[in-house]
Amino acid sequence: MVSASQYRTYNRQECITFRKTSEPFGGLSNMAGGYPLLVNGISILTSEALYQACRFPHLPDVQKLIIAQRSPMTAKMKSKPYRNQSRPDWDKVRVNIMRWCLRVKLIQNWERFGKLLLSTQDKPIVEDSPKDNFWGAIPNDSNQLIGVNVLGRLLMELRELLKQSPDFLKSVEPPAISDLLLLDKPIERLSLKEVSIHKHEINKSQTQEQIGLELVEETKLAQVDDQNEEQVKEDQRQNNVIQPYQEQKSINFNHLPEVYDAFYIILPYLEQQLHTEHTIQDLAEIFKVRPVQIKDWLEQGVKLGKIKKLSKPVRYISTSISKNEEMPLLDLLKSE
Ligand SMILES: Nc1nc(O)c(N)c(N[C@@H]2O[C@H](COP(=O)(O)O)[C@@H](O)[C@H]2O)n1
Repeated sequence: MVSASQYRTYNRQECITFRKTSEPFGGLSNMAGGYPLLVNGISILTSEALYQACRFPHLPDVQKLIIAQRSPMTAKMKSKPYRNQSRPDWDKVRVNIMRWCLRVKLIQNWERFGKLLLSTQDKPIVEDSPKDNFWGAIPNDSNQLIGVNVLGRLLMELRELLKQSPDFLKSVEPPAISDLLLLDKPIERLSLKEVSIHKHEINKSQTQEQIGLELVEETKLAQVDDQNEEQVKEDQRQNNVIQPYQEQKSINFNHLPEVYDAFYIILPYLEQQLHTEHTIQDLAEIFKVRPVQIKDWLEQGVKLGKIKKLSKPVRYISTSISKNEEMPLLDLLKSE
């Protein structure tokens, strides 16, 4: 249940919005083609398919079915009949899984997705949705959009990390969530270097064959119940062409301001690491930032009572963290 305080009202003219993937910022949508992913050596066409597959770590055949779809909308539709078999903690972990999917999309499409994200400058990003006010926001008659806009907020979070700590994003750990499996195997860490090697070495169709996937026919438009026909056609047009594995060349917030200080974004990751004691040097290596930057963040964490400083030698530990806790995006951002 999302509390009322999590809803935001955005003035359309001040925002970057996207609904159709063909729009200028349509690449921000999980439905956008042209941002292929490779996780555990498995080719996945869109972040939507990856996200939907994560519902079913215990049902590898359903995961196969989802990731075999060329159209992201069809991938989503294929997951629908099995939704009541989603992992039991799905509602608790889905935001964190989406955060991870977006990081995977960025690390594997560094130039193209990174450019698109940065081109949104410091404007609010909002998924304009006809009826989903959790991931997006729904337009009203006053040229506003109202919703929790979790996807937009995760994208803004990612944009701030990209601006302020790009090195941190050059490797992606799987989120600290139990049983995060893809086709029965634990999800692996990704790094920018490995990604570019994979992209040169792996031929998409071979990968699909290796894991026994059949490309399943597109679902008929009539089966698609939650998106308009025009958008589905656009998705299908875009995704009928299998994208090659090459890099494609291709805050002045609204009246309810949000805080996107990199510290608040990093804090949950820091707390997660500080489940066990770490020194500044350890953390600098883990986060791939300078020790002074880590020291600064730790001091802020100590002031907030989130982190405890230990002495002789100096090291730090989180004051409280549950390892499997969902990253508190929604709490973190409610300092307005
Ligand atoms: N293009 C599009 N059409 C819809 O009808 C949608 N609901 C969305 N939202 C995207 O769907 C994903 C969330 O799926 P679940 O409802 O959690 O299964 C997420 O990628 C939203 O951005 N998009």
